[in-house]
Order: sequence, then C-alpha cells, then structure tokens
Amino acid sequence: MGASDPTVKTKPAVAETGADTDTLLQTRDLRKQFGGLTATDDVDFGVAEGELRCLIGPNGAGKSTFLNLITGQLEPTDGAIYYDGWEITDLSSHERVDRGISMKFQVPSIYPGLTVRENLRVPLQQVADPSEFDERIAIAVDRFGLADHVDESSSALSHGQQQRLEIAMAMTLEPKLMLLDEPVAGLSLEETEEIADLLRTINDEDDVAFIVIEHDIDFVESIADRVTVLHQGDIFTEGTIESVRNDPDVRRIYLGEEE
Ligand SMILES: Nc1ncnc2c1ncn2[C@@H]1O[C@H](COP(=O)(O)OP(=O)(O)OP(=O)(O)O)[C@@H](O)[C@H]1O
Repeated sequence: MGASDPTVKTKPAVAETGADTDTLLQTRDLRKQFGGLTATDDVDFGVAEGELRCLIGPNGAGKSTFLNLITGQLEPTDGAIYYDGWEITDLSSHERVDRGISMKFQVPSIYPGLTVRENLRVPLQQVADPSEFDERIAIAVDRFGLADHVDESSSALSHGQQQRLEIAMAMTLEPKLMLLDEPVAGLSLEETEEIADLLRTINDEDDVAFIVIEHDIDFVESIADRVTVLHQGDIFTEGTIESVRNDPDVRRIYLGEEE
C-alpha cells in the first residue's frame, strides 16, 4: 500500500521515539516534581496495543502520579507522552478521553443517586444517539452481569457490582487504553476473581490495552501479560510476573525483605 492510501495511518511518534510500530503508549523522559520531591523520574515506559500491563511498587513509588500524567490530570515537569502515534503531552484530559484513553479510579466514580441504567446513559450521551441507548444499555448490563439490577439505584449495589458498573461505563466510550488504579482494593476473593475474568475478557475480545496499578500480587499474576515495577519514581525492572516475583532485588524493595 502506498503512502497516499488513506487507510494507512502514519505514526510520526514512532520515528520520533524509536518505539515499535505496535506501541500504543510511550513516555520519554517523563518527569514530575512536587517542589523538591521527584515523583516521576525521567521515565521511558511503553505499552503495546492490546497488552495488559500491571504497575506495581511500594507505597509512594509514584504509581498514581504516573497514571495521572498519562490521563492529563497532572502536568509533567518535563518529558513527553505519545499515544497511538501522536504526541499528547499538551492535550487536556478531555481530549485524551476523546482519543480513547479511559481511567477508572480506586473509588467508583458512579452516580449513587442514579440507577444502573441512568449511570450508563451518562457516558452514552457523549458517543451515541438516544435511539441507541436502550439497546446499548441492554448489551452492557448483560455483558457486565448487571441485568438483574438495571433499574436499581447504584448505591444499592455491592462494591463488586459498583466496580463492574464503572468498568461498563468506561467501556461505552470504546477506549483503546484503560487505566485502572487498584480495581480490586477492598473486594472479596470472589469479586476479585470476577474482575480478573472481566478484564481478561475485555482485553481478549475488544483488544483494549490496560495499565493496572495493583498491590494484590495474586490478582496481578492472574491478569498481567507483563509487569513493571516502579521504585522511587523510576522503572526498577520489567518482565513476566514470574521473573519479577523471583527477583531478590524486587523482593527487597517491594516486599520490604532484607537481603
Ligand atoms: N499532589 C502532590 N503534592 C505533593 N507530593 C505528592 C503529590 N502527589 C503525590 N506526591 C508524592 O509523590 C510521591 C509518589 O506518590 P504516588 O501517590 O504517586 O505513589 P504511589 O506509588 O501511587 O503510592 P501508593 O501505593 O501509596 O498509592 C509520594 O512521595 C507522594 O507523597
């Protein structure tokens, strides 16, 4: 196919950053300082299209700061962020959502005064015609195990159901990259397994890439393609969960074990 073929997407950032062509997100020398504290220390980080990556590290390692830089909730002190072939460093959070980056926080950001159906209508209003709402809501509640609760107040749902509702809301925006900050914190083992299954299914069927911050290593093991360990604002190591779990240096910094 020639360069004039409109179906061929040029990816200027690939040449600029040296990233692989299947790289969806790439940061270069990304830095965030809060006064004298360096929370993100010149990080070069890449995620491939359709990859499910977990981000782990001790408290204060800079995980949430890093995710907030990617969503645009925080402005970097220095460095650049590339997404889907384009530099997005100066785009607003809203513009990043429009391009397919979605974020789910630890505390479900659903509307407790609204029913499940009404909650799902909120993001749908941004992307669909009202005539499509009923059908799309029916598909979503079926897929996310909420069909029996569609007209219940979302405040009456269990914590696990609320997490699923929020993931369902994020998925209506048809993201290419979903960022999750501790999605199973406070959930039971059964609810945690449900979320793990859901994320793997979305990842397989919709080809959505994920960056998931999580402290629960068993959960990480059950979902991650690769794991990145952050420590003191920088990447300490990356690899499979097995290699990371068996790395004595990771055990020392992450699990607090002395050598
Ligand atoms: N708005 C802020 N102002 C000042 N310092 C901040 C701010 N946000 C984070 N920090 C500091 O930056 C460092 C990294 O914090 P961050 O919350 O990103 O770490 P984390 O790895 O997500 O930690 P945890 O696992 O405890 O959630 C910490 O030292 C934190 O105190």
